[in-house]
Amino acid sequence: MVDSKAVAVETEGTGGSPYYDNVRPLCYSDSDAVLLCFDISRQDIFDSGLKKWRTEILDFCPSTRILLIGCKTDLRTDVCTLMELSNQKQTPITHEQGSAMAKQLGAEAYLECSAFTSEKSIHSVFRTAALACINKLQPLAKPSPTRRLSKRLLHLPSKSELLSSTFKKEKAKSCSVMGVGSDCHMIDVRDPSSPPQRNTNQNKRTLCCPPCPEFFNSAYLFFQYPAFSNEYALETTDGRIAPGVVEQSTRPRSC
Ligand SMILES: Nc1nc2c(ncn2[C@@H]2O[C@H](COP(=O)(O)OP(=O)(O)OP(=O)(O)O)[C@@H](O)[C@H]2O)c(=O)[nH]1
Repeated sequence: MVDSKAVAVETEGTGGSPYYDNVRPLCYSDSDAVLLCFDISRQDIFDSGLKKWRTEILDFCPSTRILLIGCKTDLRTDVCTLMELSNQKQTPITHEQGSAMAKQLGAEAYLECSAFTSEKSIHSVFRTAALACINKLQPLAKPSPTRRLSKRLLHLPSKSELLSSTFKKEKAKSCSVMGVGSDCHMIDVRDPSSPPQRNTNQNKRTLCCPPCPEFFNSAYLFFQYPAFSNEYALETTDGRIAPGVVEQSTRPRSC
């Protein structure tokens, strides 16, 4: 049920490979909406692939609605993904970049989801697509700074979640904490129950040596006292910084 209406949603998944170029257009006919999905860790697809798909969609079903979907948002906090991206001097696509791209492509909505960590986010994609099909979708609006902030705060993990997070379990692996900036409070992931310390040193500082030097020198969480910030960063062994946002917990999987 969407907006008190029963909406039957029939989906067709298309293959992206050029091998299917002749077959894929068969899926476009009679479609009410196209979900243009990309992996938020793939800058290359984001930069060039999406425009290619838009061109194809416009060729075969010019009046259909397009919804842009940023997939695999769990990878924003996946240490290995961040390391790989950092090695290519990249970071995951942000929500703001996705929204801007949606406007550029003329999409009716920009949504993000993770099949791994949020079933609700997948439901939300299909619900929004259904709303678009019955013309009940609000046009894309640029979020005001206040809305952006409250959206961010909604995703903040609670202190107890953080304290019981895999960071604690993996503390032998991600052992160092650094803080940057005087407003930043930091918490030592080696002892998450310790009170946040105000960072008096404007420069980053490393508190201990890493036991996992092939991946990173340090992992640090920022806390804006009294609220928790959900930003964190990792420093690679050659000094590059991979920033990210904690949405769930962060586990240095390959260590
Ligand atoms: N981290 C993460 N991986 C995901 C997620 N969703 C899918 N994957 C992985 O991404 C890969 C592709 O997933 P599929 O469901 O096959 O995606 P698809 O669009 O059908 O891909 P094609 O078969 O290439 O058309 C698989 O290895 C999945 O396990 C997600 O939300 N997060």
